[in-house]
Amino acid sequence: MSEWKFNRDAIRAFRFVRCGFDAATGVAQLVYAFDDGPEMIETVTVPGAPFVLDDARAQAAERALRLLHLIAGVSYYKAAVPEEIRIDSYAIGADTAALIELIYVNGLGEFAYRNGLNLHGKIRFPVGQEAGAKAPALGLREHALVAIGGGKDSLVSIEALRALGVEQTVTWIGGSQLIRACAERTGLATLNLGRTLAPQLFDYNREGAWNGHIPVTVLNSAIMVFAAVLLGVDQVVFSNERSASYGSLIEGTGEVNHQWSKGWACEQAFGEYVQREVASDLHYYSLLRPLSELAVARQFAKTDRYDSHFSSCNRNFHILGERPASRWCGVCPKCHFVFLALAPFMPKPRLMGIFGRNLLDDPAQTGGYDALLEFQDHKPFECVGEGRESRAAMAALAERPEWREDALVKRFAREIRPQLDAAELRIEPLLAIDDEQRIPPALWTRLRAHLAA
Ligand SMILES: CC(=O)N[C@H]1[C@@H](OP(=O)(O)OP(=O)(O)OC[C@H]2O[C@@H](n3ccc(=O)[nH]c3=O)[C@H](O)[C@@H]2O)O[C@H](CO)[C@@H](O)[C@@H]1O[C@H](C)C(=O)N[C@@H](C)C(=O)N[C@@H](CCC(=O)O)C(=O)O
Ligand SMILES: Nc1ncnc2c1ncn2[C@@H]1O[C@H](COP(=O)(O)OP(=O)(O)OP(=O)(O)O)[C@@H](O)[C@H]1O
Repeated sequence: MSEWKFNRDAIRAFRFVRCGFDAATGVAQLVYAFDDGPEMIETVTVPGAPFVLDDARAQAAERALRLLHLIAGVSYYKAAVPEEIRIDSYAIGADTAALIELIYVNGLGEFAYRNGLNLHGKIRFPVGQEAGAKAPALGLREHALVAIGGGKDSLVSIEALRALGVEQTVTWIGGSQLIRACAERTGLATLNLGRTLAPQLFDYNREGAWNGHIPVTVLNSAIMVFAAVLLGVDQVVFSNERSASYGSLIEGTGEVNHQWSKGWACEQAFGEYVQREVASDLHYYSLLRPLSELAVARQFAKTDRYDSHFSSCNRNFHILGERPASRWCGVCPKCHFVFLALAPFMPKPRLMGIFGRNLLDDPAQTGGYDALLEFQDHKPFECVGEGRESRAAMAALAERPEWREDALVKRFAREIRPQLDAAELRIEPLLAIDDEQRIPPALWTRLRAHLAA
């Protein structure tokens, strides 16, 4: 048989071939293929094997594994975005298909925009008779797997849960040494979940596959939900703030959200599905949903415990390629935004100590900050706060003697602020704690009081 060759535009179908879990080793296999091509196998490893599961937990683990199989397929589907989607080894109902199509169409929003593809109405999952009853309660023990990403957001959650006495395991996926260092710095229990992508994907990328951004947060969430079932714990906690629900407004296209799967719509759809279809007592939520990016930055500034460990710069988190020389590249939108968001809430020398330089006194960063401010440009496709948050933070610095002479702050005061409504530039309204969240009620009451302190 002639060897199958990846030819992006000739591929007709994307196949979910099968998924399986070996309880003796803790290794899950997620298997995909294009047409009759080679199997692409992604693995996820959960430490703590061998797992001995009663029937109810084993069935819930199977449901969580299938959910993961369906969501993680996005990495491979995107390489060719073929017309047909096939599920070879199990059937899904309309509820499951609707969730996965929501995640694919919205989570690939930036991918489609940048590649000039229209995925609306194109992504259709086959619906059949889904086996298994609705999710029972599993009697999961009260304990939170708290996702850590190495940046400020999850560290704010971890410290808030510590202050509230919530039992937690700091959890991350992949091999990032930066995340490991942050996790160990917490002094709490840690859990590192393994993940290896199918190697063919990197080859296909070199051979002309479509490529771009994927909804990695809901993918990480599905991995942690699977782990929570295996470990018998009742909470999976992420740290996605309110601002993540708002995308970039693109002329002639509308809103494109780089971080859709960090947004409220995804948290609700995924969290409700998990309780309906995986385990009714398994709670998935973002602890920071009620907060804006500026409110998160203000909370983060309250402790310097992680100043020498954390980074929000995504250049630290590539699977392939070199590790960056510094934790902060200083030229990407996340570096620009985190520097600006922290500046109003911590002494300037401390911030300069974290970044090693003053990004706001570097004229070369003008374009980057204009995009953050939505001045003559749209918000960058990155996990950054809303434009109004950046504008309010810059306006606050323009009133500070230690900041107002810096190049970009002075430019904002002279050229941009005069064109803005002063009422829109106040920080206080942006620090308000919202009520849109799905945090367990007893915890939410205590957290609200803690955040208001
Ligand atoms: C770290 C990063 O930004 N990676 C994006 C980058 O990938 P790159 O090619 O530079 O290198 P690698 O990260 O090593 O990935 C190699 C290829 O592997 C594919 N891939 C990787 C992980 C995965 O889960 N699925 C995959 O398909 C992909 O084809 C890579 O090229 O550029 C890629 C193409 O634009 C992005 O797909 C990579 O994005 C990662 C999946 C990633 O982890 N990105 C996060 C930093 C991220 O974007 N977080 C968002 C949350 C978005 C959300 O809605 O959840 C955020 O912080 O806002
Ligand atoms: N490798 C990972 N494993 C598990 N969870 C992760 C991983 N990377 C990010 N996350 C989680 O996904 C969510 C979004 O990631 P994000 O990078 O925005 O958060 P962060 O790193 O905590 O903060 P920052 O926005 O400052 O980078 C957070 O809850 C984060 O903990």
